[in-house]
Amino acid sequence: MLIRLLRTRLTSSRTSVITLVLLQGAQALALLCLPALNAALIDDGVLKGDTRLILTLGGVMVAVTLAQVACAGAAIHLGVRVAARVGRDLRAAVFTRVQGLSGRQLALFGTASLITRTTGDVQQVQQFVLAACTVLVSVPVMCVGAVALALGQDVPLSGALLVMTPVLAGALAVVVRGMRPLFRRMQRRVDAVNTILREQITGLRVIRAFGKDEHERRRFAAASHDLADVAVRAGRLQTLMLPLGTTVVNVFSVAVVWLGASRVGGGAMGAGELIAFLTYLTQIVTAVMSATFVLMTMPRAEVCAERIQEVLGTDPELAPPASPVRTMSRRGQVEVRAATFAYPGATTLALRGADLVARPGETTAVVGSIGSGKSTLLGLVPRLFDVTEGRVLVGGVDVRELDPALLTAAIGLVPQRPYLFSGTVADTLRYGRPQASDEELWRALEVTRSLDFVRSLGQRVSQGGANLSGGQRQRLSIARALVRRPEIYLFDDPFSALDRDRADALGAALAVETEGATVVIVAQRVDAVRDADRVVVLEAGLVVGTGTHAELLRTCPTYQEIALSQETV
Ligand SMILES: Nc1ncnc2c1ncn2[C@@H]1O[C@H](COP(=O)(O)OP(=O)(O)OP(=O)(O)O)[C@@H](O)[C@H]1O
Repeated sequence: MLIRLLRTRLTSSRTSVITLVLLQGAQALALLCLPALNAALIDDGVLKGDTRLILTLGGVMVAVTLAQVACAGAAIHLGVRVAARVGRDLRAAVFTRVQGLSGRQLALFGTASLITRTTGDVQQVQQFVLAACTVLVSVPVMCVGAVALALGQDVPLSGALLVMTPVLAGALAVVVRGMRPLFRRMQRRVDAVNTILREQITGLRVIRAFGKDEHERRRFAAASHDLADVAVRAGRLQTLMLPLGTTVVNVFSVAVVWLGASRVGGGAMGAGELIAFLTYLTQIVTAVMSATFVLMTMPRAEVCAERIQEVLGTDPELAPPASPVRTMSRRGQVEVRAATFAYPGATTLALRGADLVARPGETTAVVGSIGSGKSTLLGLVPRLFDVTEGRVLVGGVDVRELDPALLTAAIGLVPQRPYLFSGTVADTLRYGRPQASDEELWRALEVTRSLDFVRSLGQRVSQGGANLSGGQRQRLSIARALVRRPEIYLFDDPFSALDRDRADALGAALAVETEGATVVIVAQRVDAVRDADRVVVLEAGLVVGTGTHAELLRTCPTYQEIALSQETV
């Protein structure tokens, strides 16, 4: 999975990767030249007293070393760039895919896990790429080259190297294999810690209010302990690698020196050749140990690559239209036709064949008891999710076929739980229309009666609107939709945090401001929808009445019941 992921991501850096391979190969070859030169310098220069040869070979060795250092330096520099680019591209790809996923798909992964996958997991893959770029090419060249050159020095003694290399590689491979499941568990536990942390920071007020500090501390400590536990087990295996490698190497070094010394004594090989031979052995060991460090990052990177690929391989449920329609025959009109919708995993339908028509210049209200499907009905219009059966049309076009950009541009949504992004008040208001003028912003603030608190706010909104009261958040969220000046306004219970008088005043001001546009508003109070052109009454996902306030009071028992319960009759 890791290799597959990297193959697709590395294609854009092909030239850099090829240059890197060449640089790595060159620096490995340069390193391999040195022992042979050193052997000739000792056997033919030092032992025979040939000063000229010593100076010449010494000079060549210095030049080769400089070339090797230059190649290694350039390779590292390039490796850092390639790894950073892979990290950047992966993050962008995951982010883009996450943005296209439906609410259900996001819930399946979990917010905390998606954040870990976009940051921590990508970081692990990036680290592996960096390590691989700086080591992996030179290691095979070094091993094969050193064994080949050692064979040239002394064939019988090379047998030791031929046996040692696979023994060393095999022993390390066994350890690496054992680490994989541990790292998989480790990433899952990182997710668990992040989930708890996120929940606790978001729900801090509730935790304090319910005196659950100790309970939450224990919950976090347990998750953290689980993570530490698996990290220790993975760490134990990791630490095994170094002593394992050194033991194998030391055993073979002793064997080589013992055998080599008797061959030098018997005149079968020169002292310089034995020294060269030992250098080859050291080079092989250094190469294998460097590879080991890369291999240590590999199991974790592999698990992370799998998790990243899981996100990238998830096809968005809300598929974009194959051939998007770019013209609307009935601008501003919203039609919901026999819409049925079930939340995945839910045992009951949230909507059962619901109908609604909303036209420009009219206000269509949606009322119903708690959980009757009002927000779900509204969510179908901007395609927060698609109907299970039936159709939703905006401007006379099925929303599944309409160009998503046109659909978004037509709609101004005020969600039931408004979310505001951090930034200045002006940034917040311009979120849906960056080119809005200052006058338009002031006007929206005036209409929503937000001027007073905005002045005392010091112009800044914290993440999620945390420095605002519920009512202030609602007002800014309405102002944000007004600044957008859409054809269709979708208000989901926009006054729930306001008292009756303020809600009525704001409702009247909004009616003026949204004149000519299509307005669909979910409301709790029946007297707030008195003036609506049409009221749609929902009960358990079913439309049980459509008409004006007066008509429904006469004909719709559910509406009568709601009205009675609010004592407005
Ligand atoms: N994400 C979800 N997953 C599963 N079921 C859901 C989800 N969201 C809502 N539901 C269920 O769908 C039904 C309709 O919910 P919806 O939010 O549309 O009701 P509502 O009329 O807007 O309620 P309220 O008046 O409380 O805002 C409810 O029974 C609710 O439990």
